[in-house]
Amino acid sequence: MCVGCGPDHPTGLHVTVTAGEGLTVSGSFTVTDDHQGAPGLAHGGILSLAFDEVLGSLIWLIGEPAVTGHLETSYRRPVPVGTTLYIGAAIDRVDGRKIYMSASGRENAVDGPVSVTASAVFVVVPATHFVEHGRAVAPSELSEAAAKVAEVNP
Ligand SMILES: CCCCCCCCCC(=O)SCCNC(=O)CCNC(=O)[C@H](O)C(C)(C)COP(=O)(O)OP(=O)(O)OC[C@H]1O[C@@H](n2cnc3c(N)ncnc32)[C@H](O)[C@@H]1OP(=O)(O)O
Repeated sequence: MCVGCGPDHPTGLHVTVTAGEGLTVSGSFTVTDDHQGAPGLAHGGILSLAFDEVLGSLIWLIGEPAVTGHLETSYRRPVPVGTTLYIGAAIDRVDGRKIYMSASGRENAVDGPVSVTASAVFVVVPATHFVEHGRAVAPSELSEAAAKVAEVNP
């Protein structure tokens, strides 16, 4: 039920992500009427969510839980409803518990015009972070997350 990537979420973004070379991922997200802000255009906060999701996927490559500490988004072109954004993201450097990342989103093709760019700092946390701070979760939710790590790092 993740609002970013959950396939069963009724109005979520349904972001899909694929691991790339080195510490990179590529993702895509199609803007629907559920994601509209101004008439006919994607809501900027929704676009930030898409970037948070794709950037957050980078943590599966290093196998340590981390959460978004800082996320900065630059909106360079309006994104019409119906657009598919192709988002490329990379880990730029790691400094202690801080993971510095960047990403850019292109309109309707991997080499399309750049619509949005983002940079982020994720902070590594202990696995207990989610149990201590979240609502009580079913064991199946945790095992699904663990299975995702195994899928990326078999
Ligand atoms: C099962 C896994 C699933 C993963 C799914 C990913 C989903 C997508 C990503 C998200 O949306 S996560 C949800 C949104 N983010 C949050 O809810 C985070 C809320 N904030 C916190 O929990 C804490 O503030 C945080 C863990 C980020 C930091 O608290 P700590 O007390 O652990 O950090 P500490 O103060 O010890 O600082 C450690 C280092 O991180 C740095 N830091 C802390 N907060 C920061 C921040 N906000 N921005 C940048 N850097 C930060 C801090 O300066 C320091 O750097 P140095 O080591 O160089 O001194």
